[in-house]
Amino acid sequence: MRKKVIAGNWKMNKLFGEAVEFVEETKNKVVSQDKVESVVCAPFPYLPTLVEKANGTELAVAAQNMHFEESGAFTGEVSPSMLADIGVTYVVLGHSERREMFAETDETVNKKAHAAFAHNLIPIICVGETLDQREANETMTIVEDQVKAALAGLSEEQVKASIIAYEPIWAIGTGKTATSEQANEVCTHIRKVVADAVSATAGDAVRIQYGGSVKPANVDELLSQSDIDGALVGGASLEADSFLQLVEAGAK
Ligand SMILES: O=C(CO)COP(=O)(O)O
Repeated sequence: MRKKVIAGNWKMNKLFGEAVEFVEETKNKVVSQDKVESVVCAPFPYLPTLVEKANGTELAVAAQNMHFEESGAFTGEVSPSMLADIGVTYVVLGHSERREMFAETDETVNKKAHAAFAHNLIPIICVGETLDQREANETMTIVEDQVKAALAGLSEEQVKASIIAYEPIWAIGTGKTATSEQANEVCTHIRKVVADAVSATAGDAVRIQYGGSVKPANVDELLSQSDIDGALVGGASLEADSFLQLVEAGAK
């Protein structure tokens, strides 16, 4: 059985005190990592403090992005070695907001995935279609291309350790959740793409999250689907209570 992963993506929200308060409030309440992985994806300036606060607990801390290079003249960027050095363990890659607003491409996402594994960071690789693409019946090919490009050149072991987040762009922050059937249909397709491109074992092992207006009221239904192994949650992850409810759902 694949272990579920509940990740709260705070995006560009919370001031420092609020971030610390959230971690203090949740770190001893999240369910054991044997049952579900609980992750908060926080803004860069808070990461060292949050990692320190969460140290020795069941809560993991992730970055929301990184550069693929080790170091150098990349003003404003953060490297994978910097994240690993301060104890970050997961990193979100290729979120649609970064693809749309910050020129992230399939190629950079792939470079970042390789860089993540070089530093023992677990990548949460985001894929998903726009509303226009869905209406044009292009969802499966768009997502397939994104998945294949992101995973290109990774070893079977690395693919097995990867997390893919299927986030239909039209469902992000809109209150419009994909139905659990719509979400599962795409997650099943992603698993098949991984199985065909890498191996049946990798397809079976890779964890696939759904993201897009997930909240305590709809999470059970989504997580009950055969190929959905967790959730990447924006808005509903900002409050400690709501995040804890999502984690509880992941442990059921
Ligand atoms: O983009 C998301 C998580 O990465 C989803 O955001 P919402 O849960 O706010 O729709």
